[in-house]
Amino acid sequence: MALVNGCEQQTLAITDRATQYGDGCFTTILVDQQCVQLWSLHLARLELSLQRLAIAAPNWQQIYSQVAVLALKYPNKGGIKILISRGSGGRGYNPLGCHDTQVVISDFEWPLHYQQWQQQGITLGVCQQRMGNSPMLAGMKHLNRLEQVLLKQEVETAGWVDAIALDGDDRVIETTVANLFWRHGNTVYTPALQRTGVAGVMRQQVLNMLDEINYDYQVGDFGVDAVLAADEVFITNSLMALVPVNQIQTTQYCERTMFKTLWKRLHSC
Ligand SMILES: C=C(O[C@@H]1C=C(C(=O)O)C=C[C@H]1N)C(=O)O
Ligand SMILES: Cc1ncc(COP(=O)(O)O)c(C=O)c1O
Repeated sequence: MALVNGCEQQTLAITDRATQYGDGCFTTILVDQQCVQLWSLHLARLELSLQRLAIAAPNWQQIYSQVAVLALKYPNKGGIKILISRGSGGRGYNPLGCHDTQVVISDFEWPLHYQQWQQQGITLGVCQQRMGNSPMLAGMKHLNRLEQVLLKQEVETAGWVDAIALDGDDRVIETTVANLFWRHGNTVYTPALQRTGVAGVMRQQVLNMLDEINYDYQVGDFGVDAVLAADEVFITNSLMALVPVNQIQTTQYCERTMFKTLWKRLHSC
């Protein structure tokens, strides 16, 4: 089911700038037992993205009400996607004069394979393709997802379930659908995302939890060797929450102490 500006419909105008230019952003929300998870973090990223893109904000109270009603469909786990477009207007790339914000809210079944990933862990590949750096867009979950589409093709061709993506300077960034964390000794690491990548809601929740337990972490620039030298690795996104990584190339990871600590904390609050 999809709501466009609160009305049930399945179409957008062909002139919509989301279709024309990817002119907008989105977020993907986990629903658990009819409850919207991490709403404040999703809202904060949407607000920041619309501010950076200079897209007029919608009525957030109305948006949340629509999301909360859709969430009632899921007594167990489900997903809700909010896509916000600048709408139709402007002249070519120039958005000047376009004040037609469109909000598309849709729901979907939770990917059941994530439960197996959470319990058994996964193996990650390492993509050959390299992500471009775009500081103007870095961190946003904007609608320009062609890099992820091409990376996903590489993952499928290689027969991986997911893979690490690097930028043109061989900095580790994230996977095709998730952020990346690893622990080496008593420090947790995650890539800085000021050049490219999605600043995930679950990534922020993990950083918040590490602050709460006063655990040392570093957000910075790292090569794949740093990940291969880790004691444990896990990936995060709003739908899968946390998934442990068992192996990357020939390197195997047996420890899950930080994963277990964060998993317990995430599911206790
Ligand atoms: C691609 C979407 O969302 C991304 C994909 C996932 C997923 O496959 O688990 C979760 C959140 C986003 N990283 C989408 O169309 O919602
Ligand atoms: C490329 C990419 N990186 C990271 C994430 C994690 O973001 P979140 O934690 O908001 O789901 C996603 C999911 O939206 C993604 O598509």
